[in-house]
Amino acid sequence: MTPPRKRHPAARKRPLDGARLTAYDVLDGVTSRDAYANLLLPQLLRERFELDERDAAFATQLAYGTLRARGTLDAILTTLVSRPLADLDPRVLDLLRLGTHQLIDLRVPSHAAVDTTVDLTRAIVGTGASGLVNAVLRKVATGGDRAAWLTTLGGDDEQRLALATNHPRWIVDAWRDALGGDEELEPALAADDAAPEVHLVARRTDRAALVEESGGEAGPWSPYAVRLHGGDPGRLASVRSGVAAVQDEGSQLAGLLLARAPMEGRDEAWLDMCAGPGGKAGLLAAVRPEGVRLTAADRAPHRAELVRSALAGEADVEVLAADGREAPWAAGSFDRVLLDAPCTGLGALRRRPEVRWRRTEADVAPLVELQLELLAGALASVRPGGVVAYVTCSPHTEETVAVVDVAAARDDVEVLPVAPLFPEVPGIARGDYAQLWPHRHGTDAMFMALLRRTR
Ligand SMILES: C[S@@+](CC[C@H](N)C(=O)[O-])C[C@H]1O[C@@H](n2cnc3c(N)ncnc32)[C@H](O)[C@@H]1O
Repeated sequence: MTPPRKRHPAARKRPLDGARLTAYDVLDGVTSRDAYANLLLPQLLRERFELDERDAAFATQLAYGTLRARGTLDAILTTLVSRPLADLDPRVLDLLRLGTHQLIDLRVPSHAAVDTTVDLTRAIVGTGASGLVNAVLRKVATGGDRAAWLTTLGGDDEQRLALATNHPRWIVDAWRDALGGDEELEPALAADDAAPEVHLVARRTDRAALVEESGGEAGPWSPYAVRLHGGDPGRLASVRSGVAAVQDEGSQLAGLLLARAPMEGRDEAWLDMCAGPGGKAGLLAAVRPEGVRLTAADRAPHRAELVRSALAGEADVEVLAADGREAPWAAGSFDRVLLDAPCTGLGALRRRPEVRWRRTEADVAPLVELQLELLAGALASVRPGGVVAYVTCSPHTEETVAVVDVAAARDDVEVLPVAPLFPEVPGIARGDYAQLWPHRHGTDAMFMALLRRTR
């Protein structure tokens, strides 16, 4: 039986543009309920049968593009709306952003961008608001495309770069600092703003077979990676059965770091201390030598459940809901410990378009405190001679180099250089630590460090 067609309540009176309405609903979910666009959008696309493939692609482009460009869109709107934007009805502000994005970034004819947004406003907010939206969007159209608007907005070089690449200024500063200067800053931020390819990891299947099945190509760095140029990975039999999974190639290298670390003596107990949802644990389970027992922990019980599903079918694994700072296991129990620490996620912004505007500089300090405590917990969990891999999906110096430097200063800890363990990957050394970059490696900006407990 065909399932009943669901229509948006606002579309009942007269037909609205389905792609634009869906994009608006994503913006509204992000604004009003702190939703994650990468979860909400696929859910809406599954529910709305009336959208064909082209509509779905347009809805995705509109929603993600508008979320990423929020800083630039708001800078433009601030010059055209007489009130502070924060005083507008949040629905009206999202509609203005949606219309402005189409006018400055997409080749949507002005009348189509304006008229469809005015229609949406009338249906969602009411006729009163549609006059304002109409007037403001006409002025946006008169101002030209993004390049013209950036000239109009002016500002210093830093401001121009932030607006051109859709990043808040504090993130531009953090990336410059991590890159060690301005030389690669613009390409790095541009790559961070581009829609990423989907990467697969061949966990319990042959990579060549996964290349064949998916139509993708072998990733350049991880021997388990396949890069897709399109298509829905959820449709692949290998992904559905769990022998393969979606995982950024940089995350794969971070997992492989633990496995590749040189080791003397016993090597039979591995710990993934912050394992949820289980991406790296899944890879570690697949690449560990025979006889190694993998323990995977996460503080959040629901995240530990996700790890359990990721490890379903694997023998010799244990999943715990446990806080790495108050570990239930005995000190020195493990030979290798992966600490994939909770972080700002500034290196994975390309996958989560709204996160760059949700995060603030004030988030960094409490995370650093947690990272320092977790790293101390990881070092307590490893035996003398054992190794700890410290990993973040952020290049921010405070959460990376600065955290590891504190541990490295201890007299029972030595730093093991990471780059020599990945001779096939150029340009990753960040001192003795390593840093991946989207513009250099086509991966998320993962940070990796390796420490050994000497006694
Ligand atoms: C970056 S994510 C880990 C991603 C995971 N390694 C993967 O590859 O799928 C960080 C995880 O740390 C967990 N976490 C945060 N604080 C923790 C703590 N004190 N002890 C253990 N886990 C914690 C979070 O719940 C989150 O799942």
